[in-house]
Amino acid sequence: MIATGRANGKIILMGEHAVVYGEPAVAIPFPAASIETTIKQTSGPVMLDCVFYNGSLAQAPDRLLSLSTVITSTVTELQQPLTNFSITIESTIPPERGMGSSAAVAVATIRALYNYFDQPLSTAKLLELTHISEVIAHGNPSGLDAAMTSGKEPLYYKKGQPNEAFPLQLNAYLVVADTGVTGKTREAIESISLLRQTSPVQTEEKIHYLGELAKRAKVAIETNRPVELGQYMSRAHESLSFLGVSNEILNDLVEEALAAGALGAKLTGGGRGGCMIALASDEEMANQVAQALLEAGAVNTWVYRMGDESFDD
Ligand SMILES: C[C@@](O)(CCO)CC(=O)[O-]
Repeated sequence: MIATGRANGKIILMGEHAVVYGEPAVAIPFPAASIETTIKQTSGPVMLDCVFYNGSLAQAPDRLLSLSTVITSTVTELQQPLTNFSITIESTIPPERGMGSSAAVAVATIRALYNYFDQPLSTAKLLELTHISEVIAHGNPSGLDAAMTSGKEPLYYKKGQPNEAFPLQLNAYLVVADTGVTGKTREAIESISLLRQTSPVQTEEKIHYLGELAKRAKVAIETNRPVELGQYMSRAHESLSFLGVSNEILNDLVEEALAAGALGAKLTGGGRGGCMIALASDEEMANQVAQALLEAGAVNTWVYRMGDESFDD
């Protein structure tokens, strides 16, 4: 017996971190990068094969705690024995780069387990089980990554509220660049939480401002105003830097993108490494920006026409 489950990556256009505190965020699925989990019938203990580890689930290293916990929780939920199958995870989402790899691995694996045991899986149950893994990975997840990696539509997302899908009616291109440095989402979230205690007024102001920018970004997208969206993105990067979740390489790449003609640029996701994004008015500018980012040290870039179903490598 064999079964599979899939999930895609995600890109946060606006609102990361502020979304944890109830502000809105705008995010899109990232189909160029995805995860597939395969479950096969075997005999004996559950075996796990992924990029970081190949061995028995029981002896998986600490860095895989969120994954191993979600596997045991899902099998418990399904009231099945934790034995006699193997789990293989294949991913094209660069891990720990702000593209939602931790949520995507959980989503793909939960789906695969439900398929393997031939049980229906509701969206609510999928998100509930993914949340268990995200709490271990991030400490205080907003649920945005789980919603994006399990869905196919761009979302205007607010924690605890029904998802609001909206079409990307924007005539522009997005360039995504990987710094090659692993992001530190948990640390970044903890540092904002500390800042809320030490400088509550300024921190709350920035968080609220990031939410305001996300609201304006949604309107700019709906009314096809890429220049405005670019400005909001750059302002969001400044606020995220103020909150301490950027770093030198992200700031350098943002500057390079702007110097190469981008309409705006910012970090995306948890920050302190990972990826940045830049907005370009047309394909030529997008390729120019991508080239400049590679020359400035990005290890990979993707160019995406807003509203397209697929990304080009
Ligand atoms: C930093 C954050 O806003 C996005 C991480 O991809 C955390 C979260 O929303 O759970």
